[in-house]
Amino acid sequence: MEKRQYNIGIIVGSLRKASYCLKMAQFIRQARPQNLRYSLISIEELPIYNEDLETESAPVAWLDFRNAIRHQDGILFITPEYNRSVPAVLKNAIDIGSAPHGKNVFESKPAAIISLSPGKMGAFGANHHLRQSLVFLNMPVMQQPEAYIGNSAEIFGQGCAIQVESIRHFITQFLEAFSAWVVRQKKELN
Ligand SMILES: Cc1cc2nc3c(=O)[nH]c(=O)nc-3n(C[C@H](O)[C@H](O)[C@H](O)COP(=O)(O)O)c2cc1C
Repeated sequence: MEKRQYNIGIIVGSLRKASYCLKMAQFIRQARPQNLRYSLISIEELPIYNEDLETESAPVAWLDFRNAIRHQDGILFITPEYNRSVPAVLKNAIDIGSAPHGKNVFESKPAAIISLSPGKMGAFGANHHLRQSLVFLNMPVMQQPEAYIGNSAEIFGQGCAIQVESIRHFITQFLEAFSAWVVRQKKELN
């Protein structure tokens, strides 16, 4: 039985108050296995990335975000799809964390992706465009199981409870696989 606890930052690719991705993040925060401690990392206040601002007085929100990522053992991305790709707010957060050159705070952190859509395709396009960026960030991303959650408007009941049993079961299995993935990656790094 793995005793060590790992800190996992959740980055949600939506700023909407009633976001289904945010509901999924809230569900996961209270889920098992408990060897992963999940916390939400806000991307709401991040000014749009501009290399000209990459000076000693870079925006405080960028520095805070980079620090928050540095303190995580792994990252769970939960994202919707905008025009078959990654929402701009999420791409902006990735760009900020990856810069300046040589100081990528995402480097080597184990990651996983859950994508959600009210449509049937489960934001497959966003999920895979995000994977493309994570290759460049050198993040080991869990490959299986893949999580493309469709019909997101119908799966949540009160608050963040997942009322569809098959999805609740799937997410539980996904989180167990992610826990094993994080433990394995951290052992390889040490
Ligand atoms: C600009 C824009 C583009 C969108 N493009 C897509 C899309 O390509 N595929 C899709 O499944 N849903 C698309 N949607 C619908 C979103 O998936 C839907 O609004 C979703 O609920 C947003 O995620 P959230 O609930 O976490 O905020 C789009 C929505 C917006 C506002």
